[in-house]
Amino acid sequence: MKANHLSAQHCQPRKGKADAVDASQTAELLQQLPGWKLSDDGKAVAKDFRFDDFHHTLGFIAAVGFMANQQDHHPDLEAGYGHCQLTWSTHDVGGLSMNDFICAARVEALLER
Ligand SMILES: C[C@H](O)[C@H](O)[C@H]1CNC2=NC(N)=NC(=O)C2=N1
Repeated sequence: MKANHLSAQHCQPRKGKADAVDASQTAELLQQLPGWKLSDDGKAVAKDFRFDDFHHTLGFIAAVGFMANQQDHHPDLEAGYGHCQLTWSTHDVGGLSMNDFICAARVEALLER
């Protein structure tokens, strides 16, 4: 993995419009994040992860939760027996910030093997 990869970056406090990522930056960043989709309102990015059973789903949620607490940036989660949908958005910005893309990339890195 390249040292300048998104998943090697750390979340930082981001607040207000100055820290928002615009539509063209968003489109570029999403190219680095396979399967991640922009929400209809353009204020969040989401991906649904599939697992064989609830044990694996819960393990994923625990790993994501640990990373989210480390980064102090937290996703919305929607989970069932064999899936977990993660949605990243920055409340303090009222839309997308770099933190959302960093955390999406960090989730992908958790699943690398
Ligand atoms: C003080 C603390 O850094 C902030 O409240 C953080 C915590 N986690 C967060 N998570 C998300 N998704 N958006 C935020 O704006 C946010 N703010």
